Amino acid sequence: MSQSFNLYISTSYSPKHLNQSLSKKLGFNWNRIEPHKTTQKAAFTIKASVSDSIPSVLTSDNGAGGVLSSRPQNYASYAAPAVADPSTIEVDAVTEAELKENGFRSTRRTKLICTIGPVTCGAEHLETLAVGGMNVARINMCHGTREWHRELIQRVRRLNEEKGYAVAIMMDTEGSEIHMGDLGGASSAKAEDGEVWTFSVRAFDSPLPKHTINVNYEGFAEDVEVGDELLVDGGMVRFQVIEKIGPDVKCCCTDPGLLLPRANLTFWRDGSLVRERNAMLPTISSKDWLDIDFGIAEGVDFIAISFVKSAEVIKHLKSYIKARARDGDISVIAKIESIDSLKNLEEIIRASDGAMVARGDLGAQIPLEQVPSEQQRIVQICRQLNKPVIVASQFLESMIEYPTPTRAEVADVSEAVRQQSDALMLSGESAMGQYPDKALTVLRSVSLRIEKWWREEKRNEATELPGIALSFSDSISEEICNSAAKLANNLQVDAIFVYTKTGHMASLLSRCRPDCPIFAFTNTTTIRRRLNLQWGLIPFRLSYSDDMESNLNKTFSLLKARGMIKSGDLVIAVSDILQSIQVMNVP
Ligand SMILES: Nc1ncnc2c1ncn2[C@@H]1O[C@H](COP(=O)(O)OP(=O)(O)O)[C@@H](O)[C@H]1O
Ligand SMILES: C=C(OP(=O)(O)O)C(=O)O
Ligand SMILES: [K+]
Ligand SMILES: [Mg+2]
Repeated sequence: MSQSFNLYISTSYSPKHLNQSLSKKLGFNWNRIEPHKTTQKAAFTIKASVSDSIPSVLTSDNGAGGVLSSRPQNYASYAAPAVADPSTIEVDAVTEAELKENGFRSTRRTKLICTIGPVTCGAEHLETLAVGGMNVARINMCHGTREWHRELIQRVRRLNEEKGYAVAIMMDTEGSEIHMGDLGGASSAKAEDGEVWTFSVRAFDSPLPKHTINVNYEGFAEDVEVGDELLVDGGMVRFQVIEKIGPDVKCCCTDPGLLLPRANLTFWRDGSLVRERNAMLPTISSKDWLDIDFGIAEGVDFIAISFVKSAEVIKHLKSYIKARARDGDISVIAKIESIDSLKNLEEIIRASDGAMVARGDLGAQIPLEQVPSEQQRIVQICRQLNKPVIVASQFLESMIEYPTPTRAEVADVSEAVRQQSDALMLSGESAMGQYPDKALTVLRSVSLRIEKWWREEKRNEATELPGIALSFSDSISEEICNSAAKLANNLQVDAIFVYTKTGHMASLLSRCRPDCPIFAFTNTTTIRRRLNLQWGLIPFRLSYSDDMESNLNKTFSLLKARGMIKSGDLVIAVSDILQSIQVMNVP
């Protein structure tokens, strides 16, 4: 076994300063600590650098001004290096400004994903979202053309290259869901109570005949029966099937509402979801495979798979990607949004690189009141298995139309933050809503506030994390990260630094959800972007060597030169080079 566990600590520090109970809490024997020749004098003074400058969610002008941000306006002045210069460190302007202004402890830990659509696809708007805290841009392959998607990916890439951001791109497949057609170009249609509408698999010329909806699934008319309930978008609008005429199904509207293009359709019989031949549709359709090829060619960072039923499809896709993706692989995110995915939850999550609680469709397949407990269960399993988890859909639905969220929406966001999910996602709010930037600011403000509150209340401690390592070497990494996180909390250090080539050590630290932020230094821009989905990680790109001492010195001087750390800050450094933990003050 060539790996060694080096726990470095300063010579000038005397373990006697720590009392027995603390040693016990830290979980290791201080007598075994080897003095390390170069680390600086460790000062175990307890520092409080928590900033108070959390922006508030609501303005005092009765919401007219919408959302307030305490963000400085001149981010553009913080230029970030564009190319991979070995003598520099890459970090985006927003993180840099945030660290300078508010200190380490107040950085946001919860990551934010914005679905990009017609209102946010312009280059300037993408930058506004990046400044507002977008960590990942999502494109939903249900909507838009190939050209639109390609252009969008290029814009995000340009933004990253020119401004130093690490905005990752997530491609979300359409899947074999049953959905309506395009409404003949109309942006929406109103269905009123008692109206009779025709749902048909026939192809129509635009504009569509009055009260007619196209359905994308050929077996539709055969699968439904008279008396079935038809739910649009999980129940936003409801119809009852009254007659079948060949390919046409006549339905009477029982719950009026707005029909949106390509809205999802489910049908129910005697209170249960009808699963006829549609249950046999493949998870990844032939169109999805073409989209996946496109995503691989364009080098997206994440592919989210809709309506996953089993672990097999994820394994199959991962091997497909491995054989084709150029540099490194693409992370596969399993969307949990069907009854089958709940049945096979643990093995699906094990096979995936992350999961999404896709509450939109999930709420159409299980009773709505069951969604919160399933959300909690999925978040918990992901944390235990060390897979990033995204909570998605309808967080700020009312902000599609209004500039302020409802109190209930703020409470929902708070709950997902409190559960310490890795990321929160906006859908319609940022794709086609009237207040995309304000919606993002609400997510940001609520995340900061709830994270700070929860830290101050010391509520984060309880979670037991089972061992997940599959090899002895993995066990070493895992134990090092668990210990480093515990040390960081007990000593109230300012930050954990992790030097990680693959990102694995960074994710293990993130899994511990420590009280301080984790600065993750990695050599490649692709890993840096991928880490941007995970809770508490601030990813930097840095060329580093196998010599930890010189890595640390280089990092300190680069970060100090940019005013991002200062002498005396207490940090814990962890690396997958030496399998080591070092506790030290910034010189
Ligand atoms: N690329 C796009 N082009 C046009 N409209 C889009 C695009 N992406 C999203 N939208 C709009 O934003 C809405 C919300 O996005 P999302 O939740 O991802 O889709 P869906 O409602 O199909 O699940 C969509 O219903 C659609 O109206
Ligand atoms: C995120 C979801 O998937 P989509 O928006 O693709 O329907 C969902 O159903 O909640
Ligand atoms: K989708
Ligand atoms: Mg869905």
